Amino acid sequence: MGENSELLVDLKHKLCSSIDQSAEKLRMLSRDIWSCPELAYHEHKAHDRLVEFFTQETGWKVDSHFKLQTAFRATWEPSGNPQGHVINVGFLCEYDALPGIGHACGHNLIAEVGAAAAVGLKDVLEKTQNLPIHVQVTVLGTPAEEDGGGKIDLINERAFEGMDVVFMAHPSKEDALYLPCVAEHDVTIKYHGKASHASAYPWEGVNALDAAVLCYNNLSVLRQQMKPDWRVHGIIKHGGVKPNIIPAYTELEYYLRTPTRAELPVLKEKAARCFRSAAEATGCQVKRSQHSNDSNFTGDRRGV
Ligand SMILES: NCCCC[C@H](NC(=O)CCN)C(=O)O
Repeated sequence: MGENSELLVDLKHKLCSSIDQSAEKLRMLSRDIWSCPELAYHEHKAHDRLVEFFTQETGWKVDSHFKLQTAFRATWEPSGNPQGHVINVGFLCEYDALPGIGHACGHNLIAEVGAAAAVGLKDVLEKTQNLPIHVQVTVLGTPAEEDGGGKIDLINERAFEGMDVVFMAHPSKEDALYLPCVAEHDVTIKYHGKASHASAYPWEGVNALDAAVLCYNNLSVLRQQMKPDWRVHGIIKHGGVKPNIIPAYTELEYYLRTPTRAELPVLKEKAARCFRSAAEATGCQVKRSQHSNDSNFTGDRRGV
């Protein structure tokens, strides 16, 4: 083993034992976030709790509400006046939850792991003399993973600028180097028809629920012609008001997914035909809107 490899192994051991010493306060951090689930872009309590956590740790400069209302940044810089390039190592904390089922995806744990890695690394860097490199540690609290796209917003706001490498970890039921996630296009499809009494004057109505059902079925049929690693999954968000009123309005929300963003336009076009033909068949008007930027979830397959 080379000199640097031995040093790395030694630093890793020290880092792990430093994290172990903080285990209880990290557990409390995670538990507090878990017990108060908040939706994307509304993670105010989680934001405040994480800001409090880093403020109570020594040596961190904390920027609350960093670029986004529920984002934050905590930075630690090596003391002295290091010469040459200082490597800026980033860790991400996520902390939004899912509607209805809370922290089912475990983002409280992502926050805990990001905080743990950051305080552990800072601790060993601080205690180790004569390291061959200089390292700065940055923690970014990145809201809105479950909906919208907080990291995309932060990239657009240049929040990642200056960071050389960024790590995050996601809990899973299996040990894996990356999540089986794929790129994504969010789309809302709205059908506008015409209400009418469903038994007295059904012929006067234009049935937006029929359009939604046809849309759903068109997409289901499309699946047979999709590549095996493409995904189309959705829900009917509004299906009408009452059985005796021909639904004048329905709304579906779909995620269209391919392994990377490069293939998304092909799938989007195929799906668009499904949306339009349902409108054509029923005489409804169709409108679609995207509610976040297309995102890539490619992960780093090397697990670096
Ligand atoms: N724009 C909606 C984002 C959905 C992101 C979601 N992410 C995960 O499930 C990973 C674990 N949190 C998804 O990929 O469906």
